[in-house]
Amino acid sequence: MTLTSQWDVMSYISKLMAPLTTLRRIFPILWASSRKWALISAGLMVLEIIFGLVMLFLLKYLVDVVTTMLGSDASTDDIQLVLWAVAVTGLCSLVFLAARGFSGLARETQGLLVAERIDSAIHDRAVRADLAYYESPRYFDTLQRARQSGSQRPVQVVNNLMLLVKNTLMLAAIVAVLATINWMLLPLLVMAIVPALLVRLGFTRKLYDWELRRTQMERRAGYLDWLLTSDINAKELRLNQLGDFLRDRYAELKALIRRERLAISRQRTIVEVGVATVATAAFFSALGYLAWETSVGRNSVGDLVLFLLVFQRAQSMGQELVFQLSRLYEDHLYIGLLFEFLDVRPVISEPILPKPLPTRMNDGVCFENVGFLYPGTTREVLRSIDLTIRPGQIVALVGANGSGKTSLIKLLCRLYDPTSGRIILDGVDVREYSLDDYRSKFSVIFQDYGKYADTVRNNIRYGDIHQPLDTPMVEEASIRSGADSFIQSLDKGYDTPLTRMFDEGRELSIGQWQKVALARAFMHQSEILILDEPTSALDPGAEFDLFANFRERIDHRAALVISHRLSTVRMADYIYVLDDGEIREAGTHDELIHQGGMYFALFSQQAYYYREVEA
Ligand SMILES: Nc1ncnc2c1ncn2[C@@H]1O[C@H](COP(=O)(O)OP(=O)(O)OP(=O)(O)O)[C@@H](O)[C@H]1O
Repeated sequence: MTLTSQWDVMSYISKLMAPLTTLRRIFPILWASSRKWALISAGLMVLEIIFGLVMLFLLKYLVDVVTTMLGSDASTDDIQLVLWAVAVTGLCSLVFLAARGFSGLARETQGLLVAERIDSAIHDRAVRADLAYYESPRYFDTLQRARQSGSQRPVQVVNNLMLLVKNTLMLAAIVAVLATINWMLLPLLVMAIVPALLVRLGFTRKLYDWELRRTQMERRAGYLDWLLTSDINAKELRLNQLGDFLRDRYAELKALIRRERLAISRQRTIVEVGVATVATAAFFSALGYLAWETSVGRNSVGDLVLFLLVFQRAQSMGQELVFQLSRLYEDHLYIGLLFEFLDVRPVISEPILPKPLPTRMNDGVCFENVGFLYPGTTREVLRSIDLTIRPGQIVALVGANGSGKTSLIKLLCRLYDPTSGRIILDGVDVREYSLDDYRSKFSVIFQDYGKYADTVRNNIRYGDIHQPLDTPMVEEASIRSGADSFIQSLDKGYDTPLTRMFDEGRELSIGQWQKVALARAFMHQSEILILDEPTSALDPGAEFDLFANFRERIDHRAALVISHRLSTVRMADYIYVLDDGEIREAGTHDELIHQGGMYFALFSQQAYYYREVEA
């Protein structure tokens, strides 16, 4: 054997064994989900197998007894024996049916429990995945495939495996019965089963490969469907008359997916009809052969009756076997996708031996020559950043769109790690602290803050979910953010459900949502508040109120504020001006104005219109 052919054989064997690897990972999940139901399910399946086999042999026994009685005068004992055999077969059939019924119920129960466990594992992975993962199309592809693979699959695999064992045993018994009639029938049985198996396996793989390729197409169609039906873009859709355009794009995509899928199904149907023709030819050849053998006296009429009883049963059992094997193969392929998702490990990881985080920071957080580029990109969005936030200090970050302000915040909260340089807290690289502990030092309001379909109270309490539902901190935080007055005016006050997603939900104005989000940030007693454009939707009065006594509002904690409104920024203790990923200027408001650089130019631009009014 040449080296290549040896390699081919090895890779073929490893492909055949691959479903076993899947099984090795599935059993612990089943066991952990519900031991009781796993055992009940297996027990009932064993009963089903035993009684199925017993029934088959009783059937053969009956035919044998009746055949020997043919032509001879049957005694009362003989008739009693037949009646007993019929009664016992009937009883076995009852037990078999009961076992099959209850085993279906057990499988359903087990299936639901396992599905819950798998869903929980998917959610766990999704929550722990790096932000970088969410920001790439690969994440959505893998997630979609994991979902597509379905949480029911693991149970399905085990059920299929059990059915496979059951049907193999039954088929073996039938083959034994057929062999006793005439061994020449066996090759015909193989002809009726094996081609169907090969065709099924081939098309399962083909469909799977196609489904992988069309994941993004399906996601794009899903996205268009969401655009057409969600409330988020309903206004623009109507005013820009985008509805028909998007609907046509959706229909085109779906038609393309349909055409591709049907092309495979057409191919499969044609081949399967061919295979079924072979199987039917095999059956009738066997029947013809046995009829001939019976007519010349080499087989009995009883043999012919038994053949008619069991050959078609063997054929349908063989078909089931083919179906189960192909399902097992398909499950193995799709479960691979589920495991691909579950195996995603975050890059932002916990240190093995985390350093204790100081309860109160002394020196503050410090960026030291930090550089950063997003994974999968080639352009550094932050370069040589040196920046410090001391305890109790209010720091402002100013810069044009796309200069890197939000990216800097993501690094500060360890949603990403720097690609060069380091961030330290009280002299220790932040990668050495426990991730959750470190992140609990911050409370953040991002530009795209969350709007939860829950009560106002919970929308605020989500800032510190460890607090009890009736904590007075919710009201305190809303007073600080300026949200309290409008919340009090709502019909159900803090218990008003928000968003129109569910019954009785109320929608808020954008500015009101922003006040709620601010309250959420204030809720958490963290040491550093990070506010990314916190007042972009607030009216001037509300903005003025917020910043008039900002230090008291934030309880003398440190804050990093990003704002394009320099009237807001001037209250900061220290200001950094970011330009194209680099810090160009840093200092107090007065120092920067005095310098007459970028900050001065920006400030003068904004002040121009006010001065005009004053003049
Ligand atoms: N997830 C991402 N993957 C790749 N590049 C990104 C990602 N997010 C932002 N960028 C790029 O990083 C650069 C800085 O973006 P960033 O959001 O930090 O700017 P910003 O200063 O906060 O802007 P704005 O004032 O508009 O909010 C931009 O060029 C942007 O295209």
